[in-house]
Amino acid sequence: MSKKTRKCNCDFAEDTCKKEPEFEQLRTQIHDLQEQIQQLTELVRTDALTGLYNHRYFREALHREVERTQRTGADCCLVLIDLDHFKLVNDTWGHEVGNLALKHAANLIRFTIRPMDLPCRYGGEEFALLFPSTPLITSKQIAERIRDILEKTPLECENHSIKLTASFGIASYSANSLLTEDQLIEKADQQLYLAKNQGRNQVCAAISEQNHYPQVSQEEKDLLNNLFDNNQ
Ligand SMILES: Nc1nc2c(ncn2[C@@H]2O[C@H](COP(=O)(O)OP(=O)(O)OP(=O)(O)O)[C@@H](O)[C@H]2O)c(=O)[nH]1
Repeated sequence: MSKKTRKCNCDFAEDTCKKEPEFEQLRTQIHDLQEQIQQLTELVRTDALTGLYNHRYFREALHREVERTQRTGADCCLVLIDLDHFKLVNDTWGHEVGNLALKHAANLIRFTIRPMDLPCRYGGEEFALLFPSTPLITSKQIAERIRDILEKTPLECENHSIKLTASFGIASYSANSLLTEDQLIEKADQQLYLAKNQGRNQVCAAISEQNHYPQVSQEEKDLLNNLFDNNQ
């Protein structure tokens, strides 16, 4: 190895350099630490039961997607999913089977969406999906596909077929939206509530605000939001 590319600056060849074993050990330690950091990062953002992103990561990802929409102008969508009558599954089959049902639903969701989408466990028997750069109409189609697959793919457990359905609420966010992140969640939640009230096992979506407001700057939005808060 030439002096230019060798790892140690001493005058010995690499095979006779006394420091080389120390460097090798250090390199191994650094590699192990990098792997541990990677594993911990995965653990911190993952829901232990379902393997989906957890609620904490969902909030981070939502913030990122809202900022990306502001920057690129491409709409993103938030889908909230709540399994129907899930208490009945727990009460009938027990909590462990309830957990299997949650994993089953999470897997079906994960394998139905696109790699760019972000599937999260929002909490309990509720999931949140973030669809980056996706208009409302496409989000509705994907949600409808998940709803259909869930309904048609019961959990096979202990010689029983346990049918699962879910209700969906969707809200879209566009660059000229006045919504805060919390208001976007609330909007999707209202649609979810509507889907439950209308009989469950269905997808409801909020009409996009896109054409309801003129283009406004971030400062104008903050001002309007402050005025709105002060008038509450
Ligand atoms: N097995 C299991 N059950 C959970 C978990 N988290 C929440 N649940 C259960 O999910 C059920 C939610 O029940 P409810 O909020 O009454 O709603 P629901 O029965 O799904 O009815 P609707 O949402 O109105 O269709 C409760 O029985 C919770 O105990 C979990 O991690 N594992």
